[in-house]
Order: sequence, then C-alpha cells, then structure tokens
Amino acid sequence: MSEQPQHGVPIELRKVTKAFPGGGEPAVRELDLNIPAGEIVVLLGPSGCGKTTTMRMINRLIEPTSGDILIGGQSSRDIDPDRLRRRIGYVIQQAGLFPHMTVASNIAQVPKLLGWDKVRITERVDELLTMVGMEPGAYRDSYPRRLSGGQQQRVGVARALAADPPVMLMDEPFGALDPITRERLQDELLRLQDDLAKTIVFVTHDVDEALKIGDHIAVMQKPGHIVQYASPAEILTNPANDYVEQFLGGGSSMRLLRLTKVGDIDLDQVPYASEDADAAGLLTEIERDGRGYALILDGMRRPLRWVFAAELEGRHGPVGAAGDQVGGTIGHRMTLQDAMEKLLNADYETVPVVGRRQAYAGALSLATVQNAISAIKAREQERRRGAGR
Ligand SMILES: Nc1ncnc2c1ncn2[C@@H]1O[C@H](COP(=O)(O)OP(=O)(O)OP(=O)(O)O)[C@@H](O)[C@H]1O
Repeated sequence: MSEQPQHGVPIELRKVTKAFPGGGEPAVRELDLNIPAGEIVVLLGPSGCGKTTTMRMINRLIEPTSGDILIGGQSSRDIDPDRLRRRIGYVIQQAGLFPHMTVASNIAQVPKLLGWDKVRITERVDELLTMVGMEPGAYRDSYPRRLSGGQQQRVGVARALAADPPVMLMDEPFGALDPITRERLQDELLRLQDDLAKTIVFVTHDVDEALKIGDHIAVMQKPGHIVQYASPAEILTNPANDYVEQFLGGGSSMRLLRLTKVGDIDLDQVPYASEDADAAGLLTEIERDGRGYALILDGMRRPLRWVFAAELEGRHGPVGAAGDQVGGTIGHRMTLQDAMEKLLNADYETVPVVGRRQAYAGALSLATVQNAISAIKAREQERRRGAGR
C-alpha cells in the first residue's frame, strides 16, 4: 500500500465507569480522559488500577457500565463492535499470535476479513514486515514458535497495523521482553510513530517506559481513576501528590537526563568559520570569545576541525586546512545521558552538536550538561517550595 498512512483520530472518555458483576468497587470510576489525535498516551499505574479495563472499553471488548467513549467524535456505542475493532489495532503482551499460522497469515487476518485481494495482501504483508525491521523473504512463511520474543512482538505490531487503523491499543506490549530488546522495540515504535502519527493508548506499569514512550501520561490509582494527566517532564518535575511521587520512586534528575534531548537545552556557542574565512579575523573572534578555539565548518555547515588560537597567530589569508579533525559529534536528538557518555570518551572537552543534515547547531561540554542538571534541580526545588507554601 503506497498511500499515505491514515493518521490518528482523537479519543475521548467521558465519565466512564465499569463495575464488574459482584466485583465490589468499580474497576474504573467516572474516568474522563482526552487523548489527542496522533499522540501516544500511556496509562501508568500498579496492578489492578484499571488500565486494561479502560483500554478494553475503547475497543468494546468490555462494555462500560456508564459513560461514553468518543472515537473520532463518534460514540463507540454507535459503531458496530466488529467494525470498530478493525479500525483499532490491538497489541498485547507475548503478541498473541496464532501458533498454527505463518507470520504472513497472522498479519493478514484483518485484511482477509476486509476482503482484500491476494496481491494486495501479499504486498501489504511484505511492506509491514519491512516496516517493523524483518526481512519479508526470511520471515513471511515462518511459524511464530521459530521467532524470538522480540520478533514475535514485531509481528504483533505489524498485525495490528495491517489495515492501517487510525488507533492502536498496546497493552504491556514489551512487558515480557529482556531489557535490551525492550529498549530497541520502544525506539522502533517511536520511529514508526514519527511517520504514522497514530493515536496510541499504551498500558504499562514501568515508569521508565512510560516516561520514554508517552507524549502524555495518565497516572492511575486504584480504584480506576486518574490522579495526574500530564507530559513526562511535568510529571517528573511536578508530581500531583505523594502517590505519584512514590510511584515514580527516586532518581528523578537522572530520569530527566534520560528524558531530555540535547536539542532541548541551551547549548554552548563557540566561534565558527568556513575554511575560506580570514585567519586573522577568526583569531580576533577567538580572542574576543576567550575560549581559545573555534570550529571550522564545511560548505554545508558540517563540523570539520577545531582550530586553536596558536595555530592562527601571525597567519594571513584563508584558514585553510589548519586545526585538528573533529573527533565526533553529538546529535541533537540524543538524550543528555547518552551525550554524557560521548563527552566522557571524547578527545576534547567540547563536542559539536549537529542538527538536521549533520549541520552545526551548537556545542556541548560536561559543564553545559551540569548546568542543565542544575537548572532541572532548581526547577524541582522551586516546585517543592511552591508545594510547601
Ligand atoms: N472480568 C472481570 N471480572 C471481575 N473483575 C474484574 C474483571 N476484570 C478486571 N477485574 C477487576 O478490575 C480491577 C481492574 O483490573 P484491570 O485488569 O483493569 O487492572 P490493570 O491496571 O490492568 O492491572 P494489571 O496491570 O494487573 O493488568 C481489578 O480489581 C480486577 O480484579
């Protein structure tokens, strides 16, 4: 299918309650939740707080006792459950693939129900396998038991995306995977979501997963209600109450480092010039800056070399090939934590940061990261002072 993917639609839960027969207090209690189109919203909370029940009411695997759920503005009660479920991809822990069917048949389930012809189904299966990072020729005819847990989960995601639904429900999809595979699949989900912009409801009880994956996080508490609904940074720096704070646990500054992208902080600005810049002019600039060095960029503003004041002294004419090759760069999408790792292993204390097309965007040193940490801590202290008033 070469058409544009179908982007997400908003989902709105209005005073949704679910009381199971003989279940005592309701599993979900008068829940209000607005899920914007194209966002990943994470339902985060301990076991039994109503995450799965909330999610399953969205695709009507469970019917609400009261309240209303609007999907793309339409009440889910007015949509035939089978039709509804074909428009909502569903991914669960351990993928839930049919063991007696090949990977291709598993993925093709909904397209078959929708009556697509064979050629279109085959093309779509191959496209989806490629999308989730699996070589179609190698895996199309495999059976699920031959696949690793991570591969099964990839097939689960491919299957959920088969008919290009605007909405995806993901119930602890990576819960059974080892930490490395889990991180990789989280990264790939985020990469896919960059292109697909589905509306995704993602259930987890893993705080780090929620902080990494969610555009917004709904922190839930038993019995079935939301205590805070906010962005990851907001939840970390300004937890609504002791329950949220305890649930997050300690280490919030380290978590912010993991959450914060290099491009989100104030970068250092070092003098820079192109190779044809005048050496004497650049030396003046370096002296004015006081750091003692400058960065030489190529014609597309990509960092080439560091040049030091001493190398320019007494020179006239273009800078040319003076200086030492830049050892490495830091991408603006890298987390501060990963950037710190690079800085600790770098030849120079300052490393250039590059944005789109590897173009120079600023520079980073451990001191800059430390300043960013301080700023985060100051914000947190400010918040605590505010809360203590
Ligand atoms: N079919 C059911 N019949 C009776 N009670 C149920 C049923 N399904 C869920 N519950 C109850 O509803 C509450 C919420 O359950 P739910 O599965 O939604 O929680 P959860 O947050 O997803 O938990 P977990 O992380 O363990 O999956 C629990 O107290 C559970 O026992």
